[in-house]
Amino acid sequence: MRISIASDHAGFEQKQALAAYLQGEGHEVADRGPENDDRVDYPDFAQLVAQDVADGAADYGVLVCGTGIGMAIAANKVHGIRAVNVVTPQFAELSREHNNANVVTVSGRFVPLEENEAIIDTFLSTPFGGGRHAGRVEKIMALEEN
Ligand SMILES: O=C(CO)[C@H](O)[C@H](O)[C@H](O)COP(=O)(O)O
Repeated sequence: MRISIASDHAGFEQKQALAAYLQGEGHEVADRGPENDDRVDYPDFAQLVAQDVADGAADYGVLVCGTGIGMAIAANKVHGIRAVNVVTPQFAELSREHNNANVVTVSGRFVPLEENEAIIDTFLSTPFGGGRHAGRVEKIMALEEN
């Protein structure tokens, strides 16, 4: 899969590790920065990854900040994005199966790397369930048109 990944300073260390991990799993990874752990503003990097997904340049986005919360809020401002802040593999699975999420945001400060690897693996390997969920996701996306 084509994965666009970024972080802020708080997520930098895990972003580096997660990008290498995903590459090792055979994914095509676009690292959208930052290049070091100097203090930056997470909306700038959320926008880069969300735009990659919205444009179709990436299949999915991965964003890492201190909590993952700010990244999700920012990414969801981009048209076509359904970003979820996830702290367990089960929620990663449900965010794909029920919500057809296309960006996952994780915490670099409060969730260990191994858990975030499991979260992202689950996110990337779970298909959208469709069925009764399809109309609900369509209604979410219709909110963007209002
Ligand atoms: O989600 C976040 C903000 O809502 C992130 O945790 C940021 O990484 C965090 O705000 C950065 O905080 P800092 O005090 O500037 O390191």
